[in-house]
Amino acid sequence: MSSDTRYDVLIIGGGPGGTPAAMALAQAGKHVMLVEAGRGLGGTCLFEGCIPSKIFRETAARRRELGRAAEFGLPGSDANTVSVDWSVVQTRKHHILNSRAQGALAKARELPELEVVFGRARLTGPRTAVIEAAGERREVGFDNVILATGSVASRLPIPGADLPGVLDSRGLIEIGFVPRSLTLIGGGPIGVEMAQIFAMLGARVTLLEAMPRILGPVDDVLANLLAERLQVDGIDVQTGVSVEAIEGEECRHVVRYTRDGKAYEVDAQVVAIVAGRHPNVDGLGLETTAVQHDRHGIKVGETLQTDEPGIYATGDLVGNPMFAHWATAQALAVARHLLGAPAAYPRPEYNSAVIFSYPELGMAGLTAEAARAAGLDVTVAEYDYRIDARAQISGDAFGRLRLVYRKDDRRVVGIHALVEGAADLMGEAELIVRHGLTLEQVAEAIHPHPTLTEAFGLTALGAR
Ligand SMILES: Cc1cc2nc3c(=O)[nH]c(=O)nc-3n(C[C@H](O)[C@H](O)[C@H](O)COP(=O)(O)OP(=O)(O)OC[C@H]3O[C@@H](n4cnc5c(N)ncnc54)[C@H](O)[C@@H]3O)c2cc1C
Ligand SMILES: NC(=O)c1ccc[n+]([C@@H]2O[C@H](COP(=O)([O-])OP(=O)(O)OC[C@H]3O[C@@H](n4cnc5c(N)ncnc54)[C@H](O)[C@@H]3O)[C@@H](O)[C@H]2O)c1
Repeated sequence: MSSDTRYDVLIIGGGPGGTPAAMALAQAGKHVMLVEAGRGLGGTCLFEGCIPSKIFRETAARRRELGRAAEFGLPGSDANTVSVDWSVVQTRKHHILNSRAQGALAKARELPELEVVFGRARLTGPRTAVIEAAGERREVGFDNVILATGSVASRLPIPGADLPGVLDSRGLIEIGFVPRSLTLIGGGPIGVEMAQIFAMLGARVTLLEAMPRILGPVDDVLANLLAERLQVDGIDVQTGVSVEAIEGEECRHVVRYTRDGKAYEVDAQVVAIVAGRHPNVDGLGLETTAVQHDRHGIKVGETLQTDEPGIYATGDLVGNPMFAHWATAQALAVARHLLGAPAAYPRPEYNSAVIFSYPELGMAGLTAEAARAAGLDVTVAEYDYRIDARAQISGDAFGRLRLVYRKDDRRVVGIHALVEGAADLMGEAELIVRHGLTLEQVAEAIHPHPTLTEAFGLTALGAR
């Protein structure tokens, strides 16, 4: 194989789990090929996940704020009179997505050792792959490969799930109008975020969740508080349901479900199934290698190497947790490992994440439940944002902060915050948990007034 078809590292997938590894490796002088099958670098996160959903949320939250203007001494607006020009929202989304994708590509192209190919890659053995790009077929060889092909929305095995008008999250991101009514099947992060976005935009929304509560692995107190908030905001949240069938046509769908043996139905203009995602292994050619996988993801060891030496996997393809920052942390760790440098692999016990609900729900480290399951003797210190100066000023005095700490040495092992603005608290929260700070150390830190971060100090100070 000639040097122009031989690479130190092949990376399949240009999302958060692939591109950062390609950049880091090429920057360090490795000869790298990055193959991306979609319309640009950025993956699900950029084109149909994190970024577009938060662009929608921005419009929804601003509409909500306009409706509350009178509370702030600015009479004359009412959310119901603020119409939504959805084409402007979609155009704004396209501009942001395109500019981010172009920015990423321009940065990649500055690296002479990095070749970016827009096409589809398939392994043909442990050290070879074919790339189909622009009608051409290329065979390449490599020393190592990073698989980062992400995840795809899971369908449900129920009648009607494949009806043409039944959407998944990608369909919601591409939707050309604000539906009058929307039924979401699945009360995970996607279901909750989309429910609130479309409710704030004026839709009548029903959220159907199979489990006894929404947002399964999240702090239970905060998840329940958020569920109450959803109900107060007019979203019909139904938990513990079994969805039996979807019927209907383009603009009217009926979802039939049961709970406790009783049958119910709900109708809506649009139905979306947002009931989880599974690893995207189809067509990757894994059968030509020793790589093992199941429905949860590709099997990897501590260094994210698969059962086939030289083949690594990162991001959603490896399974839960599925977050963009987690995928990137894994990508950078594998890159460092391949460069022979010490690698910090992300660890669940101090992962941070934010659900962009309203208010935002941020988490870092372990819930009390998870800490106890891991054998830690923990307790929780709480703070109610109703008494918080910053939250009162911004008109969002609702929510709770929960610090989970060990009883023996008072080290904080988890921080969970439900408050509008929580997203921007989670960097500090992650540092506190990662470095095992004690309540006393958190209390000592001087937090500026009036800000939402003060709650960290006040809660730590007040803990028994
Ligand atoms: C609606 C929604 C909202 C979300 N919001 C957030 C959020 O706010 N914060 C957050 O942290 N996470 C969020 N996520 C999750 C986040 O998008 C994923 O965790 C993240 O994108 C995973 O990165 P990845 O690189 O593993 O996979 P992806 O981003 O899925 O990238 C995989 C890439 O591989 C490419 N590919 C697939 N097969 C091939 C092939 N054979 N050859 C070449 N290329 C291929 C795909 O085109 C894709 O671009 C959200 C997800 C969704 C669906
Ligand atoms: N802000 C963020 O970071 C963010 C936002 C969106 C998505 N994501 C990530 O994307 C991934 C996918 O999100 P998701 O919300 O689709 O998945 P999820 O797996 O987190 O949640 C799916 C929910 O659907 C429910 N469900 C499953 N089958 C059902 C059925 N038949 N009927 C009713 N409910 C059913 C599950 O019990 C669960 O609560 C997650 O791993 C998440 O971490 C992250």
